[in-house]
Amino acid sequence: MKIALLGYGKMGKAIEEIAVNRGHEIVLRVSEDIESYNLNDVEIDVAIDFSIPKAAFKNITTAFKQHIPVVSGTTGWLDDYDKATKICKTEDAAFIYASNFSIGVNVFFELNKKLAQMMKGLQDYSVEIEEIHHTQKLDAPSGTAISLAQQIISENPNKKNWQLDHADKDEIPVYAKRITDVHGTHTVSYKSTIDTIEIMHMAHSRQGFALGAVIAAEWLKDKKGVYSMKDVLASLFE
Ligand SMILES: NC(=O)C1=CN([C@@H]2O[C@H](COP(=O)(O)OP(=O)(O)OC[C@H]3O[C@@H](n4cnc5c(N)ncnc54)[C@H](OP(=O)(O)O)[C@@H]3O)[C@@H](O)[C@H]2O)C=CC1
Ligand SMILES: O=C(O)C1=N[C@H](C(=O)O)C[C@H](O)C1
Repeated sequence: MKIALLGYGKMGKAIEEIAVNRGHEIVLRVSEDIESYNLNDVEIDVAIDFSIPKAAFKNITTAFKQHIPVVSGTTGWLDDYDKATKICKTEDAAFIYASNFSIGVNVFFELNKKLAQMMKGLQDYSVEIEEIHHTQKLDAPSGTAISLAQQIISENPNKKNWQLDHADKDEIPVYAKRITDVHGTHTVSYKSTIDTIEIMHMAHSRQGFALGAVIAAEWLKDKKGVYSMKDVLASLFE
């Protein structure tokens, strides 16, 4: 598979290593405004975008306009997600966005939904989310923490929204900490005066995110339409 990397920072380099080990070829590395590159000059089977929040929408939709399937893991740009999916459909392209491509986190997401279903009637417990990441991270809270909060809100009619650092009774507080060299730790806690129930996922490296993104790209290559990581991992969750 011929891969264009839209974003060649920490994740772009981790994806390159795994993709090459799986027999793929990196044909383009984009590290600045995508308009400085001519996507027509190279044959591209799939583009993988791990860039920065303010560049993601342009990167993704520029690839759609060349009918190139796109896997995107960039966080902090989701206000434009619906616009991006519309362009994907109009251009007959293919798209997968995930706030977290790690298979472990996608298992953790399923656990989070199940726990939220079980806890929604237990009024003595309050729920909160904590995420910890390295100090270079541009966005807060993390995309993964937002996904966890949205999953709880979908299951629990008493929770309407999430808030960074504080919350009203019908909201979920999300606490974001920045510590050197932490790859990504997410904890969902339910606390009462009697006890605490916690689920936690800790990434030991960027390898899990990168492997998940390459698996998603292999899955998406010959498809059209908008998908999620749950579609890619469907057989795992049957
Ligand atoms: N979904 C998931 O599983 C995961 C998502 N992420 C997300 O992926 C994104 C990237 O993370 P990470 O690699 O750690 O960050 P980095 O900062 O290491 O990499 C981002 C790269 O994008 C480059 N860049 C700047 N402008 C553009 C542009 N217009 N087009 C393309 N690239 C550009 C930056 O260059 P320069 O430094 O010169 O500005 C930098 O090299 C973040 O949003 C992060 O939250 C991270 C891990 C997992
Ligand atoms: O910036 C990172 O590093 C990560 N970002 C993603 C997020 O915002 O959830 C995924 C992972 O936690 C690493």
